[in-house]
Amino acid sequence: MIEIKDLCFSRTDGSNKQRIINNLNLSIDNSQQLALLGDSGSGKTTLLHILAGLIKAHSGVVSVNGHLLSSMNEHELTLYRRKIGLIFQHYQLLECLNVKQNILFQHKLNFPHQDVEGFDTLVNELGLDSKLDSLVHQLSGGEQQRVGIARALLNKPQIILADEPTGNLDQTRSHQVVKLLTQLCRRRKINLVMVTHSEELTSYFDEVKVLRDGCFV
Ligand SMILES: Nc1ncnc2c1ncn2[C@@H]1O[C@H](COP(=O)(O)OP(=O)(O)OP(=O)(O)O)[C@@H](O)[C@H]1O
Repeated sequence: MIEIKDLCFSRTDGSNKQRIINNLNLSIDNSQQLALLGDSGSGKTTLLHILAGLIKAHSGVVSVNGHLLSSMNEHELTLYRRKIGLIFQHYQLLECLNVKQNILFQHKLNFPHQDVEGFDTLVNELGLDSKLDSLVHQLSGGEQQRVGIARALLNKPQIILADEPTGNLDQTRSHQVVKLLTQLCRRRKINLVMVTHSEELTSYFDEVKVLRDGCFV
C-alpha cells in the first residue's frame, strides 16, 4: 500500500524557488493500479522519483507498505530501491547485451547470490522466448519495451513505476504493451503507477489521477 500525505517538493534555481509538488495526498491499496495524467511540467516524473526513493520530499509523508521513506537511511533506501521496478519511455536497455542478458543484468547486480526464479514463465508471458539471443537493435519498439517490463518484473518488485512507457510506440503497440503490463502486475499483485499522456490507455487502470501544478485536480 502506498500512502502520501501533504507531500511538498520544491526546486531552487538561483533565487527562484519553484514548488513542484504541492500538498499532495494519495492512497493506493495493495495491488491497485494508478494512471497518472497531467500536462508537461505538472510534476508527474518528480512524483515517480520521490516514490522510487531517488529524490527526497521536503515535507510530508510517503509510506510504502508501512515503511516511511523519510526515515530510511542510505542503506535502507538502497534496499528499498531494489524492490522497485522502473520502466522508462526510452527503454534504457544495454545495446551490447542480448535480450536474455538485459533481462538478467539488474537482478545479477542487485541480488548476486540469489537464484533467478520465474524467468521462463516471464519471457513466455511476454512473448520473448524466441528473441532471447537477439541484440536490442534487432527488436521493434514494442519488443524492446517488453524486455524493459521483463527486467522490471524479474526482481519481484512491490511497486512498478512506469514513466510514459508507450511514449515511443504507435497506438496499437501502446495498447498491447499496457494491456500486458497491467495483466502481469495484477496477476502478481504488484502496485503499478504509470505516467501517460494518453487518456485512452487509462481504461486499463483501477484509478486515474490528474496532476496540475503539483497537486491532483
Ligand atoms: N533536474 C531538474 N532541475 C530543475 N528543474 C527540474 C528538474 N527536473 C524537473 N524540473 C522541473 O520540475 C517541473 C516538473 O517536472 P516533471 O519532470 O516532474 O514534469 P512532468 O509532469 O513529468 O513533465 P513531462 O510530461 O513533460 O515529462 C518542471 O517545471 C521541470 O522543469
